Amino acid sequence: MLSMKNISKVYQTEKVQTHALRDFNLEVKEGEFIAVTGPSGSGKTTFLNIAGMLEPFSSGEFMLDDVNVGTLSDNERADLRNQKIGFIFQGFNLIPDLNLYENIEVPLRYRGIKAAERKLRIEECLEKVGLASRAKHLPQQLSGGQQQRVAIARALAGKPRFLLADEPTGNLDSLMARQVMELLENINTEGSTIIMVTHDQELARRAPRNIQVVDGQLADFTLYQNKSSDSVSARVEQSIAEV
Ligand SMILES: Nc1ncnc2c1ncn2[C@@H]1O[C@H](COP(=O)(O)OP(=O)(O)OP(=O)(O)O)[C@@H](O)[C@H]1O
Repeated sequence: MLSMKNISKVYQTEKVQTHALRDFNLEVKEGEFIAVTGPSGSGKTTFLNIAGMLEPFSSGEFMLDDVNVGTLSDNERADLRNQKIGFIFQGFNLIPDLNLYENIEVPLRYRGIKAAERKLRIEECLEKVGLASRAKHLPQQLSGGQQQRVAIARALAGKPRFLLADEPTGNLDSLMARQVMELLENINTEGSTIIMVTHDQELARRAPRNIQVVDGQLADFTLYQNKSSDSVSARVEQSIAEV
């Protein structure tokens, strides 16, 4: 359902050419929960941004549910992104002057969803992330973990097939990080496909599948990981230590 074949991404600045991804290949199946790890600067965010159609790729083939993304116009790509993708960022990206309800409502308005449907979705999503009683609060009145849960509710309200998360727990202490991870696991169990970039090895190990990006490519030892498989975890750790 998400397939990348030989995807490359070159950033060209005045003097420097950076190959952020080179011949990157990945197949993601419906309902997977994938943790993406790898050294700083290895191309994880670039991969996620291309998967979410936030930025173009330089060459290769990217198929999303039988749509060849490389052939789409800017508007078609934006439509597909709105239909299928939800984003969660490390910095939450909430609008400080809007309350939680309004924060979740903004992208729904943008998508032309009618008021009654918006209300239903917002209430349902706030309930799901355990913040139904806080709808009128401003983001600054919440803890970091709660703000991230609002950001997750905002992403969920769009009913995305794919939830893409870039360091969703990067600004959180370990307890809040675990709570956010549990929420993502529940959302995955309900059917959303999740791809999460993280530096947190403990959280990565909880995901059913781990992949590692090294020098813009999937590392050879990228594995299908079973939660109970300690030997696989040990190999991943060893590989990371060697990078
Ligand atoms: N807009 C840009 N212009 C030029 N180079 C860029 C740009 N964005 C990323 N890069 C370069 O592409 C490479 C991959 O960056 P990317 O942000 O994808 O890495 P990352 O694995 O997410 O890193 P980190 O873990 O530190 O966030 C890096 O060398 C980076 O400097």
